[in-house]
Amino acid sequence: MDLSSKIQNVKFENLFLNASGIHCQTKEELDDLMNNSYSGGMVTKSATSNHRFGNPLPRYHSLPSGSINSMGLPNEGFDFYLDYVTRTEQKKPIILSVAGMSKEEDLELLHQIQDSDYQGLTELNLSCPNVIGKPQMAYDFQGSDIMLNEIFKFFKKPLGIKLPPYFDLVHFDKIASILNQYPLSHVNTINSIGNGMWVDIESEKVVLKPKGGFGGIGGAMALPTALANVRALRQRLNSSIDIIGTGGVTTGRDAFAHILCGANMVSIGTQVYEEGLGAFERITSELKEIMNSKGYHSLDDFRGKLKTIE
Ligand SMILES: C=Cc1c(C(=O)O)[nH]c(=O)[nH]c1=O
Repeated sequence: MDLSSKIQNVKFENLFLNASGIHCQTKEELDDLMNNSYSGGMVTKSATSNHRFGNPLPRYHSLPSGSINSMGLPNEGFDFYLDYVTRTEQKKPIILSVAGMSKEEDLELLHQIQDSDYQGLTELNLSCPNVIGKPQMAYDFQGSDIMLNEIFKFFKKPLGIKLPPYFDLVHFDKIASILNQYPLSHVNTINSIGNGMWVDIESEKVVLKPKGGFGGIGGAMALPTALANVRALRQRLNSSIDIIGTGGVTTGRDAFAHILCGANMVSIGTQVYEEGLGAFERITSELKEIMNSKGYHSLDDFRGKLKTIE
């Protein structure tokens, strides 16, 4: 049974990654991921230039079938993550995630990566929904196009983009037509579903302190939106652009569905946070069982082969 996959020419022993933000902020967390034998790769917490505490607590809340978060981009600062990805013995590929607080900061961070010794995959997060006053750039189609144009004038290393969910077929068309103009290594879709709300009935109160309780929705309830975004972008993006499917994966069946929709790799967020890194082993064995029962030996046997009803 072969669960290996690739992003461009970077080979992963298996298709699973942590979702950026989950178990990947500190050295201890990153080392845990590096030493976990059931995830094929790992993604760092999105880095800003400087260390950030993030939003006030409570800023994460478990929901009956998912999670809501308004972390506010807490991270150790870019230099820490660049040092980690360039100096740590790489038992598995790492994706360095960056999310500047402004377009200028995004460009500055990418210049630093371009000028560094780092030769791995980079992911620009254009979809953080929780930094107060910072819009999700990927909802600004013209702004994203202008920014990508500026980036690819100087950035020559593999670069992917973390996207928010889109909810309109015309928006899938628009973002894909923009992304297809650039030599992207991959897109990672979806980020959490921005600015959801959860209400505690007993206290008649929201459950998060930041932003009056608005936060990104993840976990099982995000699966239908995640699958739709993977499928729609796979149908529209150049085949040269790989896809990391993120959102709603709690079982091997969910991972199987992401691959059917066209994902090359699958990242897991809420479920890893709630269950621990053991979720990677459980979901891997569940996926193997499904593939075995269907006579599939590799992900290529069924990737992107979702059937429609004729
Ligand atoms: C990078 C910030 C993000 C955060 C955050 O740090 O609040 N939460 C998310 O669900 N997605 C993000 O992209």
